[in-house]
Amino acid sequence: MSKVRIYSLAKDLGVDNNKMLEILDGLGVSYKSVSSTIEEDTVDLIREILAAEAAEAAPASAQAPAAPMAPAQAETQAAPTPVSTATATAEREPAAAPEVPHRAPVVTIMGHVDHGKTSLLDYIRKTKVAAKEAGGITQHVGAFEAQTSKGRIVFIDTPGHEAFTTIRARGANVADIAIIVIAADDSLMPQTREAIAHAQAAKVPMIVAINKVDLPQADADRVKTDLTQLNLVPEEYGGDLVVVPVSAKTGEGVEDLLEYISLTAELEDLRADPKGPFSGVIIESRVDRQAGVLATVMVQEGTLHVGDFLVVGENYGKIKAMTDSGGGRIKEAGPSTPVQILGFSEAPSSGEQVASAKNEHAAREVIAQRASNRRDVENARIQRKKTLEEMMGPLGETRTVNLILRADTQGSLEAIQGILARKETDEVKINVLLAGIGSPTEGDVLLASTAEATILCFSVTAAGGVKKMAETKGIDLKSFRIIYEMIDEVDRLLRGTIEPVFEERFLGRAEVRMVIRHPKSGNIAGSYVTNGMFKRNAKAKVTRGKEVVYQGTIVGLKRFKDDVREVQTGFECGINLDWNDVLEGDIIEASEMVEVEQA
Ligand SMILES: Nc1nc2c(ncn2[C@@H]2O[C@H](COP(=O)(O)OP(=O)(O)OP(=O)(O)O)[C@@H](O)[C@H]2O)c(=O)[nH]1
Repeated sequence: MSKVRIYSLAKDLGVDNNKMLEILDGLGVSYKSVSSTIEEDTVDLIREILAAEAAEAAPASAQAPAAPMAPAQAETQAAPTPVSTATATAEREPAAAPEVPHRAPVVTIMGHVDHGKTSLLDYIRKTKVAAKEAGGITQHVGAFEAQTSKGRIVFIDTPGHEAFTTIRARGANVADIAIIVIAADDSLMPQTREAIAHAQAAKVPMIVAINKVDLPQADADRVKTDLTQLNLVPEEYGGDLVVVPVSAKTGEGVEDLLEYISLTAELEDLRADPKGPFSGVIIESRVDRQAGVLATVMVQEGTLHVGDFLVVGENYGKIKAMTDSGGGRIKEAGPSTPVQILGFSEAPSSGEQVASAKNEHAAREVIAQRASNRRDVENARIQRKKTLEEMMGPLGETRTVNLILRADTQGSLEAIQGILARKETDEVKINVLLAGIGSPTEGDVLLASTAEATILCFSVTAAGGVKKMAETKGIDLKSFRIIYEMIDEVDRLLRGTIEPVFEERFLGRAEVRMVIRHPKSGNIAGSYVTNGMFKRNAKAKVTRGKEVVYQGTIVGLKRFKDDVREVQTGFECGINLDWNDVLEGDIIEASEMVEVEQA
């Protein structure tokens, strides 16, 4: 019995992938992604379901007043007669609300040195980029647009994870999909692991391209097996990692790779509004002796026009000219378009955010404000400690301690990871972003800063420059000579992230003696504190007889006309509960939540 891939079936039946997954969910069929395969009898069932839906939809549309047709039915109305995806999309679009349109995916290529990143980009550029118009000079702009049978795909053409992470370190995420290139004759190498760690930290979907499959010594199976050791399980082994064998030399598999990129993009549902406010990111910039500053901007939202004013950091510029990645002059550029801009007076840095301003005056105002904010921060030099919640995410969720491990040998790395694995609990997980042999690198520090990780080194130390960079970025980088001292440090990190336990502590009790009507605050409980004390912002519980009639917060406390923080036993006060139904004779009890020290 033959198996069928979900996306091929969707294409054959003229429905979109999400619809297909919906049906599979309904049938209780498990799958990893749209490229998972399904059994033939499931295919038959799907055909029947679609046919039934189409049959139901047909009379409904004939007698329109009887029942308005649901969009899902409308979508599948044409099924099961095979129609091309393009037709199906064209038919569906008018039905959709005026929603934000799709945009092309932006892809980055990462991997170990010499595994073929540049060759792969070159092959795609050569075969997929339309010939230049006369006079257009192809030059390196940091990104290019490829036209494929599945639509436009934008490639960042500075391969390597340093570029990717430098951009991310500035808070920008340009890439939607990461291609990890692994040479079939070499398999996983240190930079492959790093590239994977960077993509995982950015939460960007990954596709593995096993390159150089044309070589006689190519061993794609070994690469797949090695990947499983990183908990990355290829689809054909039952996991959800898309792995595509390619050759940048012969072009074998490159079409498949492009198809997988489009499929992943479709599932990511990438959208951007060309009519919305503009925002973009600097990909790279350089100073040309004749032209001046040339900056490549990736348009993320909105549309850029020649003549627009742009603000980057504390600089601004007016777009004098704009060229697309093929070197052609253009007047405007929408989302997911890389454009080279002439008009800045200083070269902006990769990863800087770009915004537009209405006119020169507005641009100057924005940068004046930014300069003043920066000075304030510099003057204050406030090293505010982050709250536990800011560091670890909302309370009540499992906490994760992110680590980057560096050690002298593979053996010690494995020993450390073995011990760490046993330290995880339901409350705290340990996430080793990268476990590498040798001294920590600047790339590790960048990764740690974007992923809020701690770098722990065993029997290796960081070079001066790396230490300094860690210091300026506020990254904890520690070296140990004894494994158990390192484990103690991990214990400290784990303890620091165990969720605090709070208990409610009784504060005081008061009787409501009169209700005071306040024009702004509503009804205030004129009360007498009979025991304990009352605090502003404490929790309040109101009882009437035996019944609890209200629970909330003390939003205000007054003594005569003055706002006060606390009122002690034996004093009268006005208690504002932000609740209007308080009555004379009610009893108010105040309490607060206090953190309990844990052993
Ligand atoms: N046989 C074969 N050789 C390839 C293939 N792809 C790349 N190469 C060769 O492998 C070598 C390295 O390729 P590059 O594209 O420079 O690799 P890279 O990953 O960009 O390397 P760096 O930029 O140094 O990190 C070159 O000699 C390429 O010609 C392939 O698919 N098949």
